[in-house]
Amino acid sequence: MTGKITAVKAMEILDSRGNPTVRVFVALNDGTTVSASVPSGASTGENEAIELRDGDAGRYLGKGVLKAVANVNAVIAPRLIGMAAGDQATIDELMIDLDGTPNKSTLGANAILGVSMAVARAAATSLGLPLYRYLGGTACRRIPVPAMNIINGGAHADNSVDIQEFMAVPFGAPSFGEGLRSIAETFHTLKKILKSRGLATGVGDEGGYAPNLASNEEAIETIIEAIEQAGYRPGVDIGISLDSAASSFSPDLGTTYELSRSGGGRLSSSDMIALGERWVDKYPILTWEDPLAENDWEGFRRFTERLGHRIDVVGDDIFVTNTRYIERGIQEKTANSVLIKLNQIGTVTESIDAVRMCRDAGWRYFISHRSGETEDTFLADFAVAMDGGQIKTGSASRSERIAKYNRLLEIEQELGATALYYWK
Ligand SMILES: O=C(O)[C@@H](CO)OP(=O)(O)O
Ligand SMILES: [Mg+2]
Repeated sequence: MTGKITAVKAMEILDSRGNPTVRVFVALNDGTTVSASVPSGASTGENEAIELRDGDAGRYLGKGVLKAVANVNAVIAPRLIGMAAGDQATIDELMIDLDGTPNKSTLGANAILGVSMAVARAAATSLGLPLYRYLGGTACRRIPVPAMNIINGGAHADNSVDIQEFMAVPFGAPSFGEGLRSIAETFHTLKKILKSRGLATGVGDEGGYAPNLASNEEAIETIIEAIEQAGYRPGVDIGISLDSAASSFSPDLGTTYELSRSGGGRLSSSDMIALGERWVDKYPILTWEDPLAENDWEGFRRFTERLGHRIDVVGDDIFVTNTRYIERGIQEKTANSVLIKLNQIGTVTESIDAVRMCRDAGWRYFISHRSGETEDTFLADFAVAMDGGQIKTGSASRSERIAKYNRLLEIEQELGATALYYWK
């Protein structure tokens, strides 16, 4: 049995973009004290759970989270005292009921998730287990393949690239550690290439470079060059994943797509699908997230029909880690994979429910960070516990991202020869 909750307390901290976010401390009657911190997105889906912000209160330009902090301290905390930290699902359901809305807009998903994560970590500590083992059990010993975001565009950078994320994925490596090394080397090689062309090597929100390139294609081609120059084989050792985050360049979230940053013009849903086919033919693309906008369910379905047998088509903004939308997607064959973000739905239990639904349907799922992160490494343990085989958590240039990679290295070492590394 785990210890019982004696205190729950929240405070306001800063995330990696310098915006306020919520940290929650949980104490148990066996002496356990832990904390957890909540991430925050920039390219958010319309149907995501609500992140409660203070608005015009003036502090932090209206982005403060003191209301969410107060909701933890005054509304949630008194209800949890005396409960066993191991009763995760009961605690999460109680918070969902206390909130009373489908999108957690009363208490805030940032308040609720902070408590949910801290309760999970407290239970693990109380039992003397690593978080991944507590959440996943002995069965979970696979370290996910990392998708390292090495060129940033879209809402995560102020450059000429429309596609939000270009990721290097070391799927052919023999282990997580070797794979991580190969993409870190690719990242450094990419810097040299950009520099030699007089391009900027400053980084975007997720730590990838954010150069002004002539086209989106040039971003992929430069990454391929970097993979080769670093001594690896594109499509054999390292593949490419994309996150178009297409909602961010579709003003109506569905029928037109404006590639205005790169000067690529205005495209229809069918044009986007044709572009997808050209790129998958030409480049070693493994996964493609949000190739179409969140209300373009039909476009998404056609994209998957054309390319779903060749690559993983991942829904992020369209599914928002919510079983209601994932279920529709499974019925309509909208995609074949789901991006899992804890703060899109707001509790650990509901995130696990989303993963379960994917597994039952034979869909893949990818555990993901947010563009605004903290030093909390919860995500790394969560990814191992969910046994999904792939994680995206940014580049090798920002500590809030590296913290997750380093935690995965630790887990790999802890598992020793029993660690598995593969996906597909
Ligand atoms: O779109 C995404 O997948 C995420 C994370 O990379 O970005 P954000 O957190 O800004 O929504
Ligand atoms: Mg995305």
